[in-house]
Amino acid sequence: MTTHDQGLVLAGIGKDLGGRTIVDDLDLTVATGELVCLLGPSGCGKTTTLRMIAGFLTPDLGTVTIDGSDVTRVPPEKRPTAMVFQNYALWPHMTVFDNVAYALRLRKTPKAELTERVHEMLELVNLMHHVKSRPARISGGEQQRVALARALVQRPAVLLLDEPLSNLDAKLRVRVREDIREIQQRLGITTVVVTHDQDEALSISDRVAVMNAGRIEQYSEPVQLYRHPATRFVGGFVGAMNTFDAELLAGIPVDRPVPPGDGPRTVGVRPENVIIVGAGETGTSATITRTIPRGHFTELVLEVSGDLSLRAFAATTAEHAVGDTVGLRLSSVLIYDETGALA
Ligand SMILES: Nc1ncnc2c1ncn2[C@@H]1O[C@H](COP(=O)(O)OP(=O)(O)OP(=O)(O)O)[C@@H](O)[C@H]1O
Repeated sequence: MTTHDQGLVLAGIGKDLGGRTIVDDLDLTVATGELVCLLGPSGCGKTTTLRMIAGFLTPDLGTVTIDGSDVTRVPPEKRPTAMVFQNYALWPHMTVFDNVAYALRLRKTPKAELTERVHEMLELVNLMHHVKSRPARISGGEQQRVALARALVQRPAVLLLDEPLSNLDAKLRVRVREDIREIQQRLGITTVVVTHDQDEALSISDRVAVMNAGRIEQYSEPVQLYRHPATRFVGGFVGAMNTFDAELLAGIPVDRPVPPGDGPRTVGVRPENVIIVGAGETGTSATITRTIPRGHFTELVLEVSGDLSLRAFAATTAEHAVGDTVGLRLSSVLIYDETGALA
């Protein structure tokens, strides 16, 4: 990758707050036009990182570079960034038009240009019919789109979104995230989204940076992240994962042997990779202790031994019942060493 297609570069940034290290020597490169999600549990430092990109916080260590310029000490209003906040932060007394026009007015944009740019953005987010409405009169999803238009009208080099969908109900969330992705791709705008929702991160990102305790544990494309989680933490955080002590594998057929080495090993296997076969077909049998209908599939809890119970996903047509005995084998198993890294 050459320097000029690196839209945003965080190099060794660190931040202490309240006497604790919140972001710890973090590196991240987001290519121009790429959408990257910062994904991680509550308190891992996602928002703090986003605020350092926006300039609301200054890193104690490291640099923030946008399109080749070091902006580490540039105040937010002078950075080529625009932020969409979790609560949208719209001005309730202003119309949709005036909310979107606000930053352009501050910059004394000529009236004709201002009107054209605001209308262009409201058309992009499909809200021209609400140009004169006040925020209280429009739905949460529409308010979100106003906030997006207000950020995009500034033509930022980097668009920042902090948990943009968390105030929407589940159905709307899926629709709005697809809208955001569509608009982002159409404009080709470099974008960083903070989320704790793995489903959201996997479905809209070019790459996902999984954060844990102020650091990035893995930075990968969604499919890679799901199939090859580099650490036990990532495997457990992104998607469902059975994890258990490797000693308990004894006798269960797997597609990959446990690599020899010192120290205890942990096995990770996704529920869809717990393959159910007829009783007695493999050396191992298990008893179904629960069946949980999940719509297009059924989740099964299988008791393999007193110390090992596994979750599996089975087709709804397979008609498993509690108390049934089945055979099983495991595929695509992941083996982690005692540090939590892939062995
Ligand atoms: N100004 C501050 N002073 C002291 N501690 C702070 C300050 N701001 C944030 N923190 C702490 O830093 C940690 C990380 O906060 P941050 O908001 O970056 O996390 P997050 O990953 O975005 O989590 P969430 O999803 O809960 O917002 C939290 O434990 C938080 O309490």
